[in-house]
Order: sequence, then C-alpha cells, then structure tokens
Amino acid sequence: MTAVGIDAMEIWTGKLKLDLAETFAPAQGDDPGKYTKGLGLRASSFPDVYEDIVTMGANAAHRLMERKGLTPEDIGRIDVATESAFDNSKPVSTYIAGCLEQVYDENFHHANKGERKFACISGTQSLDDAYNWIRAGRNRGRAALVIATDTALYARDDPGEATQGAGAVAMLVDEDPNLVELSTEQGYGSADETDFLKPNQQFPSVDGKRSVNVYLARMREALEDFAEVAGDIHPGDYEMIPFHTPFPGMVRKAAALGYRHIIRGTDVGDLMAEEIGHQPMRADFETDDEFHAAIKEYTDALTETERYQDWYANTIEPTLAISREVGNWYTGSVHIARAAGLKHARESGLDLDEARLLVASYGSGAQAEVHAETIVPGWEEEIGALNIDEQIRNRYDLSFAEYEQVHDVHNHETETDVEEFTAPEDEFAFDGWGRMGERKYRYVE
Ligand SMILES: CC(C)(COP(=O)([O-])OP(=O)([O-])OC[C@H]1O[C@@H](n2cnc3c(N)ncnc32)[C@H](O)[C@@H]1OP(=O)([O-])[O-])[C@@H](O)C(=O)NCCC(=O)NCCSC(=O)C[C@@](C)(O)CC(=O)[O-]
Repeated sequence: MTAVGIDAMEIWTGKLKLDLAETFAPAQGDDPGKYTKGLGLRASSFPDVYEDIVTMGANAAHRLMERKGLTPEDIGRIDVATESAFDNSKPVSTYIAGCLEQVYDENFHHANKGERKFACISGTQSLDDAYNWIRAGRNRGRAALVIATDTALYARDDPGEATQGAGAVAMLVDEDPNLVELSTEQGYGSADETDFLKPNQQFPSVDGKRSVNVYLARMREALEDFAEVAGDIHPGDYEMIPFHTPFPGMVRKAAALGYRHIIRGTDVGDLMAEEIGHQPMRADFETDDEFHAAIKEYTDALTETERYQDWYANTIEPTLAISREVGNWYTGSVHIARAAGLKHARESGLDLDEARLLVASYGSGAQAEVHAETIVPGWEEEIGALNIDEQIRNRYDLSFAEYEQVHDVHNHETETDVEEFTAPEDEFAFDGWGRMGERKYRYVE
C-alpha cells in the first residue's frame, strides 16, 4: 500500500506577543508562577490589526507552496479547520484560495474546498479527509492542502484568557510523504459534552475545570479504542506523543494518566509495582471517593519516579516547546506539538527514520482521537525548513494597555481604530470590507 501522510508543513504565528509572566500576571494581580509553572506557558501570540484567520492561513499555505515549488494545479483540495470562522456560509478556504490566486497565474477552480468544525480536533479530522480522499484514489495525482487556523481569544477576565493564542499551520498531504505516514488504525473517545462551546457567539462559554476532566476522560477512551484496533501499547513503542496542547499543564496531566494506563501488564508496570506498589483496583475499595483518592496518590507517586520522569523528558516535554511560547492555537495545537517534537529531535541529532509517533488530538464538545504516525526519511530537511523560532523572536512585545486595544480590535462587538504594531511585508493583509460585508485581502510586497 502506498504511504500517505504529511509531506511538508509550515507554521505562521500571529505577530504580536503577550508576555504572561511579565505583562499579564502583574496586571491581573497573579503570581507569575501560575502561568509559567502551573499552566506551563510563557507567552501568547496575537494577530496584529491586519491579521486574521485568513491572512495567517494564506501566509502559511503560501510559504508552503513556494518552498515545495507548487502551483494551484498541483492542489486538488483545500481543507480549512477552524473554530474562529466569521461567516456561516462561505468557507474560509475560499477566502484563502482567493488570496493565493493573487500571487499565482493559475487558479484553484478545480480544487474541492471546505471547512471543518469540531473545536480543536477538526485540524486532525481535515487531515483524515485528505488522507481518505487520496486513499480512495480520487486525487488524480494531486495533493491536498490542509490548513488549521485560529484566533483563540476568550472574553476579558475569563479564566481562559491565560491560554489564548493565534496562528496557523499549513500541511501538504500527499502520497510518498517526506515527513510522516499516517496509520490506518485510529481510536476514538466521543461524547455529547457541554464544557466549552460558542453558541453563535465569538468568545467561548467555558467551564474550565470541567473541560480538563472531559479532556482526560475522552482521551482515555480514545487510547482504549486505539489499543483495540492496534494492539496493546508499550511505553517504549513511541518516540514521542504529541497531544492537543491547550496549555502544557494539561498535557502534564494527560501524560501521567496515559502512562499509568499503558504500563499495565507490561515489564515497565512490573518494575513500577516493585517501586511504588500495584495500581489501585476499584474492587479493593468500598466507595468511589476512596478509590479516586488512592488513584491520585498512586499517580502522584508514579510521576515522582525516575523511570516516569525520563520517559516524560524524552517523549512529552519536547512537544511542548512551541506551545509554551504561543499559547493555544485550537485546531493547529496538536500539529505544532508534532513539529516541536521533531524540531527538538533534529536539533539533538536523533535518527528517527521509521520511528513512530502516537498523536493524541482533542476537541471540546467533545472528542479525542489517537492514531500512530511513522516518521519517514526526509523529515529532517522538512523540519529544518521551518522558521518558527525566528517568527517567535520577532513578535512585537505588547504592553498591557496595548493588549487591551488588540483584544478590542479583534472583538467583533467593538469598533476600535488602532494603528498596526508591525508592518506587513511579503504577506497577505486584511484590506477592509466589501460591498456584501465580506472581508477583503491584498498581498503586501
Ligand atoms: C485551565 C483553566 C481552567 C485554569 O484556570 P484557573 O482557575 O485560572 O487556574 P488554576 O487556579 O486552576 O491554576 C492553574 C494551575 O496553576 C497552578 N498554580 C496556580 N498558582 C501557581 C503558582 N503560583 N505557582 C505554581 N503553580 C500555580 C494551579 O495549582 C493549577 O495547577 P493544577 O492544580 O491544575 O495542576 C483556565 O485557564 C481555562 O478555563 N482555560 C480554558 C479551557 C481549557 O483550556 N481547557 C483545557 C481542556 S479543554 C481543551 O483542551 C479544548 C480547547 C480549550 O482547546 C478548546 C477546543 O477544543 O476547541
């Protein structure tokens, strides 16, 4: 069977930065440790006044097409995943195609375009759609462009404000990929949940604490479902595990739960039992409360072991490096986690040809999905082409007063006229409103 997967990717961060420890925490009267240690975040990315989901997505896609020497005729599909759409009918992919057509002689009239919605997991679902389209033999030799783009803003003074972010990831899905091959096996954990939603409103209604528990519950189901189809998982099977990362502290919790689950019945589980005892079993406790207290105590002990900490340092920690600097990108989040892990591997000189990743996606509402990926030769060159470090370094560092202005600029309910903080160069920029209320864009040389 021909390999199908991600051939190349590009990342585009919003060009403004809110420093959480230095700027946000003091203004909120919070200890900076809540952000840097508790949530695990240093900063959030924000879009400048001329940036939005279309410009960020189009800029990431343009860089990708230029680097791979592609023209519109090479692309048979443009799938956009977002939960920040501003139009209930016309998909963001048409706006992005319109932008790209400004800079290419050819057009995308023969490309199938769409928009996927299921909170953050729709980025991975769009990858699936592209994968299935190619596997079904409907692609006529053409590749799919999958773009995950979001401005993850919360209402002012919502607890979620600490986890905001903005950016886009563009991925080229093709046969014989140069980055990762996707597995056919997938596991799902999906349930009708009311923890994070946007019922016809821009900013989410969030029950933050509950959303954390729902994430963990659905992720556990997805892991179990994946093991049903792919067989038992051993902690040594996967080089890294990129998770959906709303903030690194969430992944810290999910990783401990996942590890506890996958070591059961393995040699690692036996060694752990010698060190900290066996995992508590429900049958040994009279009440749920007693059982949960024992599980918590066991998990705390487990995360203190050297064995767990080594696994975490190699398998999880590298995937969090970009998220720490940019915050939650919703649909793009798990894809920057994969990129961060591979970037770390390349910089550390690791040979990962044919090594495996376990990719754990999640979207509120709620659904988790787990699948495996095989890293393919060529990955180092692809990852080496990313300039995300430079983009992160070059962001404009907002004062708190400027942050308040930028939040208002991107709030659909407020009208604010604020000067741009950076100057667009060789990129798409928002260019005002059209006669039917549509957004207009131009390429700025
Ligand atoms: C996540 C919350 C609820 C946190 O909200 P909060 O109540 O402001 O924060 P907290 O008081 O719970 O503190 C956060 C952590 O920092 C610690 N802490 C506190 N102070 C200090 C200190 N001085 N030094 C060191 N640590 C400190 C504190 O102990 C805690 O760690 P934990 O106990 O949880 O391990 C909030 O930010 C929120 O509502 N976020 C939005 C929802 C969210 O991100 N949920 C995550 C799961 S759902 C998901 O991932 C889906 C999503 C959000 O991406 C959307 C989608 O799918 O579309």
